[in-house]
Amino acid sequence: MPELADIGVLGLAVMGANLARNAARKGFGVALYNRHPERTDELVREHGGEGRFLPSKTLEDFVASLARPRAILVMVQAGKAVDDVIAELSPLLEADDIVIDGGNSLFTDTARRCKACADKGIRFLGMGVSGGEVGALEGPSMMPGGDRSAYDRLAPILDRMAASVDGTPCCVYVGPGGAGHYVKMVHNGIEYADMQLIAEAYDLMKSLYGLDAPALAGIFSEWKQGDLDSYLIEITATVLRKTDAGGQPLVDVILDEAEQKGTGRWTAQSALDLGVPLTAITEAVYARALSAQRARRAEVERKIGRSPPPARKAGAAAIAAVRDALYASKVVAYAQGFEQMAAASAEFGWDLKLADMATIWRGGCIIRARLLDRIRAAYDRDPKLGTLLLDDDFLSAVTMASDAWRAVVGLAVANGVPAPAFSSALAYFDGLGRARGPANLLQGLRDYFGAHTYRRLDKPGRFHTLWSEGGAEVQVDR
Ligand SMILES: NC(=O)C1=CN([C@@H]2O[C@H](COP(=O)(O)OP(=O)(O)OC[C@H]3O[C@@H](n4cnc5c(N)ncnc54)[C@H](OP(=O)(O)O)[C@@H]3O)[C@@H](O)[C@H]2O)C=CC1
Ligand SMILES: O=C(CO)[C@H](O)[C@H](O)COP(=O)(O)O
Repeated sequence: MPELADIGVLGLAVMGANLARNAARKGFGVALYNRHPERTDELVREHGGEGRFLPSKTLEDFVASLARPRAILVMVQAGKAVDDVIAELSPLLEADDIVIDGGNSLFTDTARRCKACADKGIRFLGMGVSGGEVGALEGPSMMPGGDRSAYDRLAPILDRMAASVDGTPCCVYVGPGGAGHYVKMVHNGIEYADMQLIAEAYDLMKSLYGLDAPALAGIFSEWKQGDLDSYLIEITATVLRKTDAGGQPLVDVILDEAEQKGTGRWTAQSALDLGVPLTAITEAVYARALSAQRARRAEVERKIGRSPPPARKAGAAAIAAVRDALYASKVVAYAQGFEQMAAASAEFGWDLKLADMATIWRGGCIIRARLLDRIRAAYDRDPKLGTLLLDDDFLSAVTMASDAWRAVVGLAVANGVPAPAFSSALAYFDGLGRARGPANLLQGLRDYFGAHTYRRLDKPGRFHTLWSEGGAEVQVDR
């Protein structure tokens, strides 16, 4: 009888197949199962020599090929498929066996599945995995949450599979219930904002300064050498440099409609529920939605007869201003994402360690960036930091960039080049930096039409003005 497998992977599309190969390459025995067996056959045919694979054509054989307590990594489409797979697997499993959902599941689904599995004696982990196709194979960032004992049992395997930076694996236990998938969701939200900001920088330099794709590729490559150093900046340069079979820049012929699978939208929805001002990520979701209205955009452009902005010279100072505006906006996006994780942690009782989240995002994942080292340092200095913008390092970096940021946003507005994420990040920073805003008037209006009451700066308690009954003020609550 062959030696049993250390871990099983169920669902062998892009992510599952590469995670299975990753584990096998690290010396673990990997059981394989896919609903349609062609994917299993293909994996074994093309990569069977990379390690010890135990393929199965039935779920029963798959489960039987695993060492106890069994550990099964489920890599199927988020949503109903995960529930279907758990329902099919459960009767075949025993107490203490472990199911890990490594897809992009909604965190509330994960919390529900965690509990339902625990009721059956099955240990459940909801694990965010980031890194795409290549990361899954070479070492992703992994965000496991749920049953702590299941994590402890699997940590030696997960740590070997994960990317590693300075000898630290990009994998850590995040927290109970749906915490792991929540953190992955916010990771994806930040990914949306980061990409939107990069797209706006590209658009500004293209539309205002007439720079073509090869020139822009050079600029992004240069930015990769500085504070903006990140995977997304690196692949931006690569995408901009790519030409199609006809020799023209590929980016110029890619349809300008952004698609989305839902994690960015969920991040924004959760921020609304928690009352966190998540402007950069939410603008990025809206920008994708607007991009998808291509026919309508074309119709409106025809009607308003939009003319292109006047040609400008792309001087070094102008390009540096876009770079500085991008960096400052990016800091705001990350600050808002981390603030959201802190708010969720407080709301759901997860005790998230924000420095740990920055640590495991430094390698393997799509948003890996030099900035994350600084974020980790900021939360190491003060784990209770209310916002990254209160950290001296970040505040001074953003303040130093603020003149350039304002100039770039001003130029965008004056020339009709939409830069919603740049603009909203700046508006957020300005709002955050004002001890007294205009919500006093808003409170007055609420009291006028709905007797909602207001508080005063000069005395304690709640007050209501009898707006339509003579205008006297009454104290309604001491
Ligand atoms: N692609 C990426 O870059 C990333 C993806 N993710 C997440 O990882 C998960 C897997 O992603 P990916 O590899 O792209 O694959 P897909 O999301 O495209 O899912 C395809 C896989 O799901 C299986 N599947 C679908 N429905 C069922 C079902 N009812 N029962 C059993 N199996 C089913 C398919 O089996 P079959 O072949 O039989 O149809 C196939 O193996 C998703 O949640 C995704 O969001 C996370 C990070 C990055
Ligand atoms: O999780 C991921 C990366 O971290 C996936 O690539 C995800 O599909 C990205 O989201 P979207 O498809 O909505 O852009």
